[in-house]
Amino acid sequence: MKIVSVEQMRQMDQTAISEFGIPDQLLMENAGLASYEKIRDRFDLQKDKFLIVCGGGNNGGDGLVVARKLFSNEAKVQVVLLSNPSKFKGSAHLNYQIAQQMKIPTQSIENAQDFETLLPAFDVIVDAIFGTGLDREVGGKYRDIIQAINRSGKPVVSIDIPSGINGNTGQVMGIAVKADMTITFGLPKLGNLLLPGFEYNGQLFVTHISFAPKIFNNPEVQTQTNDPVELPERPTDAHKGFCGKVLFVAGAANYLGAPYFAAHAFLKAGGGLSYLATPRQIASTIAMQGPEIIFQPLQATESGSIAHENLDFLLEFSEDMEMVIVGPGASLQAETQQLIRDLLEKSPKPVLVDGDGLTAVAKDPACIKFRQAPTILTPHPGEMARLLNISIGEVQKNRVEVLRRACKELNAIIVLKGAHSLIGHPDGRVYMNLSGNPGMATAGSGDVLTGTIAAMYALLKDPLLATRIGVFLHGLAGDLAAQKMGMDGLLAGDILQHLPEALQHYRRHWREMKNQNYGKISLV
Ligand SMILES: NC(=O)C1=CN([C@@H]2O[C@H](COP(=O)(O)OP(=O)(O)OC[C@H]3O[C@@H](n4cnc5c(N)ncnc54)[C@H](O)[C@@H]3O)[C@@H](O)[C@H]2O)[C@@H](O)CC1
Ligand SMILES: Nc1ncnc2c1ncn2[C@@H]1O[C@H](COP(=O)(O)OP(=O)(O)O)[C@@H](O)[C@H]1O
Ligand SMILES: [K+]
Repeated sequence: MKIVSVEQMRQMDQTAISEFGIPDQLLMENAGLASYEKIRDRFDLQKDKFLIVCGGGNNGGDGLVVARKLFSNEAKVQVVLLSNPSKFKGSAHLNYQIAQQMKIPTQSIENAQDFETLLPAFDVIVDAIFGTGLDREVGGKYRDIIQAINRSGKPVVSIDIPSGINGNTGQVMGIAVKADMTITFGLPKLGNLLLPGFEYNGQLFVTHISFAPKIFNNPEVQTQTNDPVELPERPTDAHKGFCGKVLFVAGAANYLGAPYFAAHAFLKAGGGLSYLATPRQIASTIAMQGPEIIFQPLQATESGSIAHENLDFLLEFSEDMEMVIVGPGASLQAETQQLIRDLLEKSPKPVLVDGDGLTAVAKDPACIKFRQAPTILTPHPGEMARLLNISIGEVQKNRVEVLRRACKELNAIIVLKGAHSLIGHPDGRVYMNLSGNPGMATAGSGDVLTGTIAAMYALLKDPLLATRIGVFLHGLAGDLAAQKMGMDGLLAGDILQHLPEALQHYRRHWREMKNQNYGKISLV
């Protein structure tokens, strides 16, 4: 499913109006009707009392439609207006007039105390305060009212987006409504799906409000959910060479976990031959954990990291490989960092750079910018900040745009890790992954992802698709592990152990997972 910015949503509304002649009023009516239907399905119209809290924009207008539908179905409703009704424009104004003429109980609220006095008499709150028009921090009485809503403990239904969440970034603009259910219109906004906004939706529903498919499938919208696709079968006569040969250049004296997790995850995700080039001194220790890995012991620096003199050997050895994975646990030793840059620059093979490899790239990005073969980078927000020389806060505040910029500047497919990881391509496409859980924020989890992407590359031979499906599978393995053992204390090894089951589950259920947006967005 496509995911839109606030500006794109406005444009789509305009297209629906100008190209298809759907009047503005009809769009608002559809929005209100879809919201009403979800409310009707969830609550008891005969018993429950509904408080509809309306702001002064079109989001408030949607709220007035909901109020009218509830009222005309004989539910008990009270509208509260937080802004002077003379400010309503267009369809919102029309719906205000209708509500007045129908004598729907309506009250203007001047301060939060009056609101708090009203609250106890109601069972359900409909939040139509701000939608995509939120353009500044929430303060004053709005802040106090949102706080009162959140404190009330009553079920809350948000219209379009929980009020206070920025539609483009998912950031909380000071305070935001914590909803139990959100009905969003046209398509999900970035703010509905980016964290922390996503958490504020409760259950998220999308209604196309009678947009033509041409509008909501618009190819110009370059952000979408990371949907699973069908994987090719393993042929009956598959041999280990068929399932891919990759080389991991990883590890240092005090980093034994990262190379193991990455090289072993490749095998656990269905890869054929996993070669690990690592300092001689640690190879046998890692081999005890992962005897299926094939070792290429390397000369080490004094501190036990990979020495620069291995460069020619690594280039030669990788000639026969489908992909070279550089960086997990490689250390920040200066000589090793230079080796990584030289290897990346000179290797004609597809490469995946992770961990300490990303630090090497950050120091001199020219080593990847002009590569002809595909480059995949898998930074977490801290590594992304280093790559672009900005702060982590700047990365997190605008993950999608920061990722887009990084992909273009670095000429690479990039995974910006973290909850709802994003996968970006230099051509501007961005995919948002919906699998995974916070239990996966654990040491070594990223190394397992690296190996999983490499295995998908061996299977799919397409760097973008491999990255997307690798991220999806890694999240799925984490979710399957968490289902069994919970999220606390989940370890990278648990994610690793669940990769085969994740693949099996994926092969059986990819279509349902796609159609149901991994259970995170329901179409109504
Ligand atoms: N044709 C359309 O554009 C449609 C829009 N729809 C609804 O319209 C909404 C967008 O409407 P609007 O653009 O009117 O914007 P909103 O209704 O989201 O809010 C804008 C109003 O809130 C005020 N405001 C913004 N930030 C504030 C803050 N921090 N403190 C106090 N006041 C603040 C603005 O001054 C303005 O009066 C969508 O979210 C959706 O609910 C739907 O009716 C479907 C069709
Ligand atoms: N809250 C979360 N929800 C879903 N996935 C997460 C969350 N936090 C972390 N992850 C995933 O776990 C992995 C952590 O990787 P990383 O930060 O590189 O850890 P490490 O370097 O220790 O391996 C990434 O794939 C990331 O997307
Ligand atoms: K809202």
